[in-house]
Amino acid sequence: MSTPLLLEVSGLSKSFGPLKAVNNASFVIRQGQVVGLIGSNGAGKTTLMRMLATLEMPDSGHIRLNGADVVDHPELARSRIGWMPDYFHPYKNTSVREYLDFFARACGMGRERLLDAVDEVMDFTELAGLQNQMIDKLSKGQTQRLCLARTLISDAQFLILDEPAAGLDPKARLEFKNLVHLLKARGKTLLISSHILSELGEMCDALIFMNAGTVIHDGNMEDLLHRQTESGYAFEIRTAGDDTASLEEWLALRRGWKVRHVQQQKVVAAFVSCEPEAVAAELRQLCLDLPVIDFHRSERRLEEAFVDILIHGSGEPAPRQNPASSQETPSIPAS
Ligand SMILES: Nc1ncnc2c1ncn2[C@@H]1O[C@H](COP(=O)(O)OP(=O)(O)OP(=O)(O)O)[C@@H](O)[C@H]1O
Repeated sequence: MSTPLLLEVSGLSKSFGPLKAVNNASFVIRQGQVVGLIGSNGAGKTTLMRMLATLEMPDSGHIRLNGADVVDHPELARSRIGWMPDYFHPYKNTSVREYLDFFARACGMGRERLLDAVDEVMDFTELAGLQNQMIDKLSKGQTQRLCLARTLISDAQFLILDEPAAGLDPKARLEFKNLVHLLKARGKTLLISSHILSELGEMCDALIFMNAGTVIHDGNMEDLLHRQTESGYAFEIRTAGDDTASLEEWLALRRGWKVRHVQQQKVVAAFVSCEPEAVAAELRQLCLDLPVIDFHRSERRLEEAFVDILIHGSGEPAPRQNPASSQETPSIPAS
């Protein structure tokens, strides 16, 4: 039995003047999932997230959280959503504890619960040692942890984090990734945006790709990485010996093979067909002709998957959203 749905988005659109910032977006998020929202700058991620967080009114479409319409019941939705925006305005003369205390009161918490909640989120985000520090003196990583702490204070089940890892150094990114894993272990559902594919790939169970306002793909990571493409299955192949010359020559002479790249003693090559018999026959012949010591299906890198979907579409039988406009030049997120 599959996990219950938490969020259902259907036909969601939002324009600013003539610009369609979000165009007929549809997708679902299941309870306990960590979902990445990927797209280049200006793809519409923030606008989509702001609509989910009840901060922006959709022009059309529906958002249902636990079955309740978010536009019709914004108060209910807000009590279930933790929102972390992609900007932070530090207040002057305010300490970490005062800042979190303020947001806990804004959530309507009574005094006793408030003290516990503030201590708890400071412990979780490792800010307890900085509780008396002025917030305009925090480092970027500490500031992001404070924003996350603020988002967690109401103990909402659904967390929407807009570019939470932007500007963090590698150590702070790793710490942030660990926090995401811990939140998932606590049963939270997360939607996290980024324009950096590799960043989200490590944290997410599923990815939603956006381009020019349109959701062009949503699906789980496994499917995305193994999805068969028009160029067939890709394999990583190693042969005994110091170089890959014989293997490259074999691949060049056989019909249907295309070398994608060569790395030290390994060649990644795609065979044109995904037909099991044909693939098996090729691999048998390869092993007969050359001293193969290893071959296995290559995981598609996320960047490849993203570009492939931009060019060929998601490959799903009946897209639940409008396909990306064919006139638009696809832009590729930086990795
Ligand atoms: N309030 C607004 N008024 C007018 N245009 C807007 C407004 N908010 C967003 N836009 C435009 O809508 C488009 C989508 O913006 P949005 O911020 O949602 O993209 P994004 O994917 O979050 O980009 P980024 O990664 O740069 O944050 C952009 O062209 C942006 O300029």
